[in-house]
Amino acid sequence: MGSHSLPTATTPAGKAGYEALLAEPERAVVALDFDGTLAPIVADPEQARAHPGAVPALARLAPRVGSVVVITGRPAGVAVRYGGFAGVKGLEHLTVLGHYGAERWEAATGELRAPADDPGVLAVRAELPGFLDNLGAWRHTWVETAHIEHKGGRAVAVHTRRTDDPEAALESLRGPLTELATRHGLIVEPGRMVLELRPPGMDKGVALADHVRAADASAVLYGGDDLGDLAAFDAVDRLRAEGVPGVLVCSGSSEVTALAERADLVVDGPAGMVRLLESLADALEG
Ligand SMILES: O=P(O)(O)OC[C@H]1O[C@H](O[C@H]2O[C@H](CO)[C@@H](O)[C@H](O)[C@H]2O)[C@H](O)[C@@H](O)[C@@H]1O
Repeated sequence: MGSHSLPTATTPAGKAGYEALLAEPERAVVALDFDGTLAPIVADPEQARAHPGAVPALARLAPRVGSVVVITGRPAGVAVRYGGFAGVKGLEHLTVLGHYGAERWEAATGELRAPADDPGVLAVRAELPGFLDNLGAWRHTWVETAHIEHKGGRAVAVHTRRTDDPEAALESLRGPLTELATRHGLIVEPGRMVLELRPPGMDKGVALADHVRAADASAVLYGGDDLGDLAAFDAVDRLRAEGVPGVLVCSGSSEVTALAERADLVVDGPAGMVRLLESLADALEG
């Protein structure tokens, strides 16, 4: 196979995390976000697919660590499909936690566990098209090209990437969508040119910490690119304080800088993340 050298962690905590992972890989958790981390960002959310090197790298790495888990804002089944994660040799024990941890898919059984539809989300789904239409002042400008992504009965997302001015569109929608979400008992989850309306009570930090504790892990590596990944970064900080070393990896982009500021290392988007996963596999095979 390849012989990539492991990208260096720039912080003492990150170096300690790497050391712990390499010392006892069979008790390490490798946790990764999907969009922007394993899958390059594309204009149409339905066209997102895992980087071509992602599944091969994960399939080499997974048998050598305690567990690999994908934690995503996508419905778990969508991430499995777009990722190409099902039925892959080496990924027999992959876990995909969807909807920020509310859903769980296990490769070992193919079983998907999902909570019931949320009544607030169903109400917002029905109201949203008219709600956007009624934002009168913006009509005929970008609202008409804002894209609604229906994410089952657990979330709905409004994307602005394909509007003329994605950032201005996002900012203008933030207030009205927050009001709509609050009225239906939901929260707004901001992301890269997207505002998602979803139920409160679960985030990637809770999902990651639960997974790490259930696995009785001795080290954790988390890779993410977006604001929704900050909760997982917080969880790694808390785990470190409890004595579980961790590595925080940012899949870098010009759209979100908050993760790079806190990461132990920054890689160059999904291609860089694939190189990191390959180099970890190399190190553990060697
Ligand atoms: O937690 P993640 O796996 O990172 O999912 C977060 C959101 O990702 C998707 O949107 C992002 O990727 C799209 C495809 O590349 C892109 O067009 C969009 O601008 C990004 O925000 C997804 O569509 C959302 O449902 C996820 O919540």
